[in-house]
Amino acid sequence: MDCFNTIIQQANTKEISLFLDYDGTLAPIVSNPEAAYMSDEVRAVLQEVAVLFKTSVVSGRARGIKVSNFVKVKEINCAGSHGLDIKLASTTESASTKDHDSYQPAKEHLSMINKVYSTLLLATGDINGASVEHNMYCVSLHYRNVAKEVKSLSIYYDFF
Ligand SMILES: O=P(O)(O)OC[C@H]1O[C@H](O[C@H]2O[C@H](CO)[C@@H](O)[C@H](O)[C@H]2O)[C@H](O)[C@@H](O)[C@@H]1O
Repeated sequence: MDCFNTIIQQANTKEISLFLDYDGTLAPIVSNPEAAYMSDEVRAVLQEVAVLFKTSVVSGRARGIKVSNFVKVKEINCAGSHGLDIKLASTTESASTKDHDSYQPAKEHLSMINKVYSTLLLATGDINGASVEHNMYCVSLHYRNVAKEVKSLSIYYDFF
């Protein structure tokens, strides 16, 4: 905040766009990824901000089922799968999708991504606390809840 005035001066004649991360930024980090909810207070601020600036949430999560559902602010652009699945606010919740408002460059690799997901599920199935999250165009392997002693075992070293 020390630089706030400088930022305002510099931004005065420019169009400002905001790009926000979800986990650990708009929602707190929690041990269960399915329960990383954004508070109503943050949602209210986002709604105000979205009126003033073009605002986007960029997340590693799947866009439709996770990012949009967790954020629930229709004026906001959502990018899921670390940017591999983008929909602009006007079409985020609309059934009619215009080509230029939507960007899914990894669509052709879906079967490979599904294979990575099943392989990781199989390979980590017996590791207590490990979980695999399918994020549509990418996959997350979660190890936050795996015991320290297990994480450091050499057979799992490449995973964690
Ligand atoms: O780009 P982000 O929106 O920050 O997404 C990055 C990853 O976030 C989620 O995992 C992280 O947050 C979880 C909930 O707090 C936490 O349990 C996990 O340990 C963190 O890594 C999300 O589940 C991942 O799919 C995203 O890649």
